Amino acid sequence: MNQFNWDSSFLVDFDLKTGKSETAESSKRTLSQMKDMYHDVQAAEEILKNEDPVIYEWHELGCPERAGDLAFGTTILYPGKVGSEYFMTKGHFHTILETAEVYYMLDGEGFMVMENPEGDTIEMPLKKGEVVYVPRRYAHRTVNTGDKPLRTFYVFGADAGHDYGTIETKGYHKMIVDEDGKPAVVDNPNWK
Ligand SMILES: O=P(O)(O)OC[C@H]1O[C@](O)(CO)[C@@H](O)[C@@H]1O
Ligand SMILES: [Fe+2]
Repeated sequence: MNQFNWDSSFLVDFDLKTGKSETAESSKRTLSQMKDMYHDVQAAEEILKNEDPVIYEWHELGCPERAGDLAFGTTILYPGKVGSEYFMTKGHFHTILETAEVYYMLDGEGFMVMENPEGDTIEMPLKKGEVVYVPRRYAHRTVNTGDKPLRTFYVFGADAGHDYGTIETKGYHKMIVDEDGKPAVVDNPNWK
């Protein structure tokens, strides 16, 4: 695990082009760890017959989950599709719901797909050089609709916590799928 002293100051390197760090370790999410998040589970299982691709990896620096600290790092979401659905992060609510998050797009293109507990949704197109603000109370998921990695730098309140359970049970309200070669926002038929 990364050893940074969060009660002092420290420097950490992130390559501005790749989002990768030489000093910080990265966590990875492969398809087998999130296949049921995709609408077309059969397509996921088809891919898994031959490989278990890394869908994304992220650098988190082991920030203690303390009020007032800021957790930050980079996420690299690779290009690809499961059936017609683009590669995406699992997505989560913050356990402390009223915690916002900021993502700076280092490279690539895609969407930030957000929804609140009332089912209101925001699908924000993302491209290099933009900062997207994820408001309090909104679950958030990044989706890569391009043909190269979507690289982001993120910051959020360190005590936020990650609630995956709600999304794993209810599903996500909207999906981003390829329709005739272009990204389209569609309702998830399984969303409850
Ligand atoms: O937790 P998820 O939705 O799998 O996303 C991976 C990581 O990306 C972040 O949302 C930052 O982009 C982290 O907070 C999170 O752990
Ligand atoms: Fe988050």
